[in-house]
Amino acid sequence: MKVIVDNKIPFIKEAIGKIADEVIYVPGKDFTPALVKDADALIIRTRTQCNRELLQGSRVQFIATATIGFDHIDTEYCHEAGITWTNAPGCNSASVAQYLQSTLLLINLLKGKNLSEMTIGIVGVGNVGIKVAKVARELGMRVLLNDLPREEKEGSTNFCSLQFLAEECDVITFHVPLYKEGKYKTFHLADELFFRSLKRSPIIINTSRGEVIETAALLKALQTGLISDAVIDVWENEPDINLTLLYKVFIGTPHIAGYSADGKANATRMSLDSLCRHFGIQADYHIAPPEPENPIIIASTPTEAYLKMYDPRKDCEALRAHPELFEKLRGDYPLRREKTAFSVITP
Ligand SMILES: NC(=O)c1ccc[n+]([C@@H]2O[C@H](COP(=O)([O-])OP(=O)(O)OC[C@H]3O[C@@H](n4cnc5c(N)ncnc54)[C@H](O)[C@@H]3O)[C@@H](O)[C@H]2O)c1
Ligand SMILES: O=C(O)[C@H](O)[C@H](O)COP(=O)(O)O
Repeated sequence: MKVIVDNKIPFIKEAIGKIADEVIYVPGKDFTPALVKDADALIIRTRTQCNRELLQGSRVQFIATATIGFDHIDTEYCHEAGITWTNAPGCNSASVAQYLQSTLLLINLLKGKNLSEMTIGIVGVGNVGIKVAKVARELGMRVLLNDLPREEKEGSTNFCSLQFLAEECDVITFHVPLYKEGKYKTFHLADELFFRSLKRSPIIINTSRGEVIETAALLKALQTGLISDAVIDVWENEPDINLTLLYKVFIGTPHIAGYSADGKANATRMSLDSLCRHFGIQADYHIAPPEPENPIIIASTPTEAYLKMYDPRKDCEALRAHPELFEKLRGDYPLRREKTAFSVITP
């Protein structure tokens, strides 16, 4: 079996050596029709557009994306061409929840906001949204949930309309997939109309996909005070992002909310498990993230402890210093671990 693998997928080399006969590593943006022509499988990230243009005439029968999002895969074409694809649901949800937790703590610390007097609206309550809701409740926030597909299936008891969130919330955070069309379209879900409907000048957080928020409308909302601030991890037109927005927001990071090593290891393991299942291969591999350099954290308060584990300001500083290195900052991301990797000691 021949597999082409995105060369920025970590912890994969040894394990895939036990599964495939031939493995070729290339940058995600360099997958070409000629390269994939005689491959049986691809293991990709969000940087490879898997569509007719890339795949037609190839031998590819299986694609695993080591991500939760799959808006870079033309699923209709894959269906038509008999290509099976998988993503990695939940792989990095704890990582995004860690990003949100540190962000909310910074809102408290640097903006002097009392979180227990604030209402947060969560748009998209799947793997990430559920964990973010738990974090926010633990911080004492009132939590409102918006999830159209879930509301349709489960009834409206636990869910609110986007309009209600717009009226009630001090923070609104987006955790929806990018759907460019259809009943649940999320492309430019937050547009000028949405921003004009906000009542409490909330802080907007986006770690979903850049295209879920209309950049021009967001900038205008920031300039006119319709929103009081923004935390942006995902951008329209990555890596050529809007620099005015980058320097205006409270925190701006290069699409790394899901980049804990724990999340990356989960994604790699899930992709290989799917590959083995598809080809009926049994292989023995173990994928785990490296230990943190300092697993013991000395901190006087939970806020200090959590920010020592992960502080998004560092990622923001790095991006602001070199926005032209957006992809490099992601590709060479430093080791970041989730809280299970640490023990906290109070001095
Ligand atoms: N920044 C990052 O590093 C990062 C990391 C992980 C995920 N993401 C993005 O976040 C998205 C969510 O991740 P997840 O793991 O929770 O995915 P998920 O599929 O588990 O959950 C998505 C939820 O959104 C809901 N939804 C769909 N359309 C909606 C709509 N129109 N309005 C309201 N809710 C809607 C779904 O019902 C589902 O419950 C991913 O699709 C991905 O694009 C980004
Ligand atoms: O969809 C996802 O899982 C996330 O957006 C993920 O963090 C993107 O990761 P990448 O494609 O850079 O590996």
